[in-house]
Amino acid sequence: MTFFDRLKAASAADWHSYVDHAFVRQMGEGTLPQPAFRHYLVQDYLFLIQFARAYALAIYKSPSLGDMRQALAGVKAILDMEMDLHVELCAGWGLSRTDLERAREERQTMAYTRFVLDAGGQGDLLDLMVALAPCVLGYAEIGRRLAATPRGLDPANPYARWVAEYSSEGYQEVAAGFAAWLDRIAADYATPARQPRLEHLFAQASVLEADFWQMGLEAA
Ligand SMILES: Cc1ncc(C[n+]2csc(CCO)c2C)c(N)n1
Repeated sequence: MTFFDRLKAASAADWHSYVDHAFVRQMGEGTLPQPAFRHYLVQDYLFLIQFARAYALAIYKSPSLGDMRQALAGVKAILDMEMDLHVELCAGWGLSRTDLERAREERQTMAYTRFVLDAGGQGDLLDLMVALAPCVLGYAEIGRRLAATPRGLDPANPYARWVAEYSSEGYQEVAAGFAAWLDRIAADYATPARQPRLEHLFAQASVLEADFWQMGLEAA
């Protein structure tokens, strides 16, 4: 069992409400109302800016040069790949860079990103990685699952591009790399005394992910 599997098992209900949220299911079926997705996309762009800062904190918190390089690769993946996808998707949905830059952060966006930054600020690399894990690994799980549904990758599904991105080999490899890195850090730093706090961080981040989807749904 990987450390990630252990965290998921400990917060099964919260994890499920995140990865199997109605927003996710409706993306897979292609029935998600467009305003919900547009609202999500704009907020997710703002989310990624703060999330990149949180990931950058992992460089600072790294105990070794190898960890620093791993964290740096994650920061680059967000700034150079993930954010480009957003600008491309936004353009496809009629949202310009100006629309993105003018948007105000919603409370859910603030809550989630500041939570991760604070978990990392207070704790060590393991605390930070556990708070980042639902984001990095949850989207890989969602992408894989939606890609296996009948309409997930159907060109007629308006959200197929999103599903394709997170189910892609490239992204699945990024996620597997993160899970393996988390395993190594946990092997060195996780102790039975720390486990409840780590499980709590993971569960909270999963709840904040579910709230993020809900914010999108409520905008429609
Ligand atoms: C709310 C929210 N949660 C997770 C992701 C996914 N995500 C964020 S950064 C990143 C790259 C990590 O290497 C990935 C996959 C998102 N976009 N928005």
